[in-house]
Amino acid sequence: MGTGTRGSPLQRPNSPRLRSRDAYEELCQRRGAQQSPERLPQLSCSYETNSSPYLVLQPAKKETVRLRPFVALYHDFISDAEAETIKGLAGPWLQRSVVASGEKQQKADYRISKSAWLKDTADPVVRALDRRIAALTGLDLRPPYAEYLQVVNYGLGGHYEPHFDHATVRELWGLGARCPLSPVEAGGSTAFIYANFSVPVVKNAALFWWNLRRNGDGDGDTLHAGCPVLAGSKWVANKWIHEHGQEFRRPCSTDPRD
Ligand SMILES: O=C(O)CCC(=O)C(=O)O
Ligand SMILES: [Fe+2]
Repeated sequence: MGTGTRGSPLQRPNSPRLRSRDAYEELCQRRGAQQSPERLPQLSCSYETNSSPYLVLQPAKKETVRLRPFVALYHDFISDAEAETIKGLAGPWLQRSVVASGEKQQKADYRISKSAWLKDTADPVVRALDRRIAALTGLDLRPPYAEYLQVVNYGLGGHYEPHFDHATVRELWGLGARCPLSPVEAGGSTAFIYANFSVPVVKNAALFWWNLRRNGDGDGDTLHAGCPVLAGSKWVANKWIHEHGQEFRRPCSTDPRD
């Protein structure tokens, strides 16, 4: 057999980033949503209007997945037609995804996908999504408060290993909204490593969480990953909203743990 790769066992990548690899792999192999038994009574489903006239006629279908860190799934957040439009708009612009590295952006083995940015002026559907997210969160999404919509396509084996969405310095990203635009046949969950749960891809639902605590610090419990896609292809749209300048829309709390 010699020294060739044939017959040699699969090697785990050897990188200092992978301290959380055991948990990541285990979480990615879990099937379906996982309940946290001690919190079960506090987890609920509800129709949300968030005092927004925009949501009165069609309230959001909110499923609270975890309280700490706060993670919620909004079901039927986007329609099939809207998802197809967004995929169509992004398609021609997809490029290998990059990660922030200091001031620069670079490709990384720990993030394998293609992505494209869509401005809200690209199409009324993108604008409508922005309006919906603004209504749900109560936050301002107009420039410079939010990033453009990032459309991401993961092929077979595509993944995003454990990371934080907020920068480690105080240039802050608030909320992550992840909206799968198509079903994935297997794999592709979003895994919360320290919080010890994963959320399977739910077509047309939006996964929301706050990356920052109410006092503006990065929430260390939000370390998360996009699990490898095992069959099919995964499309998501990401929206990151900056918290800086919106302190009065999401004020701090009297509970220092919030
Ligand atoms: O695709 C996912 O489930 C997670 C992606 C992610 O965390 C990101 O794009 O920052
Ligand atoms: Fe992320």
